[in-house]
Amino acid sequence: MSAFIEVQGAEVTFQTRKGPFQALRDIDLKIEKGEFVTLIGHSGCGKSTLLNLIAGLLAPTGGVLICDNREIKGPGPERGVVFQNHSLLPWLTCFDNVYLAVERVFSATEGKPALKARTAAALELVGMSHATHKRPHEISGGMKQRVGIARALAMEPKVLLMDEPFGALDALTRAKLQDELLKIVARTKSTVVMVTHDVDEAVLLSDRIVMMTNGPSATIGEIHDVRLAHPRDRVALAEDPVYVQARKAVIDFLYTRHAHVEKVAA
Ligand SMILES: Nc1ncnc2c1ncn2[C@@H]1O[C@H](COP(=O)(O)OP(=O)(O)OP(=O)(O)O)[C@@H](O)[C@H]1O
Repeated sequence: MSAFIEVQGAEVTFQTRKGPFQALRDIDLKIEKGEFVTLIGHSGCGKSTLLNLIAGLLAPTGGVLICDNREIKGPGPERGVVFQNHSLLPWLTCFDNVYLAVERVFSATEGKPALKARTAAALELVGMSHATHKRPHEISGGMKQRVGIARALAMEPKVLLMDEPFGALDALTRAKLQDELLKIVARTKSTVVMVTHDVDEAVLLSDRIVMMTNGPSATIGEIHDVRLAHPRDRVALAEDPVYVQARKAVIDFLYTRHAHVEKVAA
């Protein structure tokens, strides 16, 4: 049986003013339905590029990507995307930001009351019902990020693609949203692919951690299986030998075997 998402020999070469730049090469990855996979690697290695390929926002210059037995040829409602900097429309309320996405996916088959109910349920899921009528500038960064997640979830995507969704948040808000995300994913059984820089975030959330080598011509260096049962409790996990071992494996990969050497101008 084929995997839910399959990346087969993907390559990305950008045409730049200085000539071709190969960002990714030989990317082979299979993701099963319901899996939570994180992509980790040093800055500029190509994590977002790989996520954008799966999102269909970027076409590979070589290889093939498949989602649910169909070749990925562009963005699709079965793949919801959440970016680091929430991309809410500033002139719309939280409700209308989510409603717009819901309308796009379901208006052909459902009437207004059903669309409104979906929108309200998505805001409730992320604990944002209280901000229904507020505009983005009236709520905090963490709240905006929740609304962005609600908007993606409301479209009932089979796959949730997240590019450092908590990167811009303070540590406490981040921890809270990570815990909420775990609960939501347990309920919705979504397949998640998430880019992160944070080793603890990767170990806490993932079933598998995809570790990428440094660019240019980055590829997948290793994949670590996180053999920890769900639900996960961050406090109990801190001393769990499986957690400690997973953390060590990622740190060893990133900082010993694939340390990032900054190029300093002479
Ligand atoms: N449109 C583009 N044109 C040319 N080069 C690009 C383009 N997009 C990305 N790159 C280059 O491709 C490489 C990978 O970029 P990407 O943004 O995927 O890395 P990343 O791992 O997500 O980085 P970060 O962790 O800093 O966000 C980088 O060297 C980047 O400069």
